Amino acid sequence: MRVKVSPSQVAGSIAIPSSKSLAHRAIICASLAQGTSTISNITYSKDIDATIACMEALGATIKKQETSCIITGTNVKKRTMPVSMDCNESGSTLRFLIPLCALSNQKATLMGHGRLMQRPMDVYTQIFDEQQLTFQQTDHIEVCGPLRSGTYTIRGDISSQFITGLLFALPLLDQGSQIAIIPPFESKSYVDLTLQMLRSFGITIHPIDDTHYQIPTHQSYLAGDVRVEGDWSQAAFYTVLGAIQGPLTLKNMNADSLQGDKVVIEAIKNKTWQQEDLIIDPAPLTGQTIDLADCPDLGPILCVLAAYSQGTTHLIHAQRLRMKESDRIEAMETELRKWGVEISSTYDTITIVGKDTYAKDNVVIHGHNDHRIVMAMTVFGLCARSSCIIDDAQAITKSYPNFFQDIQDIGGKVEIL
Ligand SMILES: O=C(O)C1=C[C@@H](OP(=O)(O)O)[C@@H](O)[C@H](O)C1
Ligand SMILES: C=C(OP(=O)(O)O)C(=O)O
Repeated sequence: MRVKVSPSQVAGSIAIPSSKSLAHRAIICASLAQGTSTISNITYSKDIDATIACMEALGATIKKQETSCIITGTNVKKRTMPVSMDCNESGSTLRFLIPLCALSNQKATLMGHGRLMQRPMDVYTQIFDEQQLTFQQTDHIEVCGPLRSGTYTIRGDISSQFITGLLFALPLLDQGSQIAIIPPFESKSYVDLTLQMLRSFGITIHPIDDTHYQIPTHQSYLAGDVRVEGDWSQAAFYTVLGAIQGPLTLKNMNADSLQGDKVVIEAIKNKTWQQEDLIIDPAPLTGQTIDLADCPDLGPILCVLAAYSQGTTHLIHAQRLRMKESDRIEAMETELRKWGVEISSTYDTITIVGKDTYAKDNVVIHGHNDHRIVMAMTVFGLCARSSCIIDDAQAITKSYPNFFQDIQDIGGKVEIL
């Protein structure tokens, strides 16, 4: 898909899609519960569809409705047949489900597409190695359990998704376990989301301190009804767009959310809450230092904020951006330079010297098969003084299939070519 993005004055309100991270977790917990749960306010996307399909492959019954799912769970420990499932390009799906697949001694084959199989797996390869369990990775992954309880010591700076994956599976074992995180513990807020969702389904985890979790034994997931709150990672695109040239109203947001990406509102000046609506007004933007350790998915759109801010912005602790759907540091450097943005990077940092306006003829942006790069570069293009083309734009379907429609609805000039 190619789109033409033209300078636009946006205004109005947007119903922000619901949280992808929380929806993955709710679907997985409900699929592990005895009985039937309803998960409402789901925004479907390729990633969420992958998790649904995988949980069905593991034995859950899932009825998809327009914005909700009715889920009857299954006992994954009692799986007696090999299973094969496709995680598409979703890192969350793959890393969350490997430990659950390994609760049984039957083989599970997990397939992936795009860059998924190149993203780090070391934490799991090491655990399976130590427990002398099968973990074979080629263009797909094969695992075989049964995973055992114990103390899991895990590096905290590769991906929090390994910790979440273990937290789903370990409560189902016959003996208690502990997880010890080797600092720095990055993306910790995502683990907090996991604990919050586990609690909603009757599972108890005891955080001992900031880097240790104790997991009681013999637990069962209890069916429940959960409504998924708005997605702060997606709201970030509109927060930045509104701050550069709003006003915009972001509807259905939880001001008390545990989502780490909520910090995006700290990076801009003019914001007001009216109950669950957040109103963003434009205000002069200045360079700042922002730590991405706990909010890596904000990286691309914060590069856009920095490009339109006077002075220098430093994004620090950014290395994990290199291990996503694309190398997001390299991708943003390449694409922003096409517009003439002054940007440089080290392995772990990004530095941008911003200015008010950008105009250039014949800019063709490449989306790097990465939804967050496409969405960030769309916001950049809407705020520029000349049009651009974005190719590979279908990548948005990974998390937000309605993105261009929603942008058009607030006056954004986006033409599908
Ligand atoms: O647990 C989650 O829902 C996620 C954790 C983060 O990954 P890392 O922990 O690998 O940084 C984030 O980037 C990803 O989009 C979603
Ligand atoms: C990195 C992302 O997701 P995942 O890790 O689940 O593929 C993302 O949504 O930006």
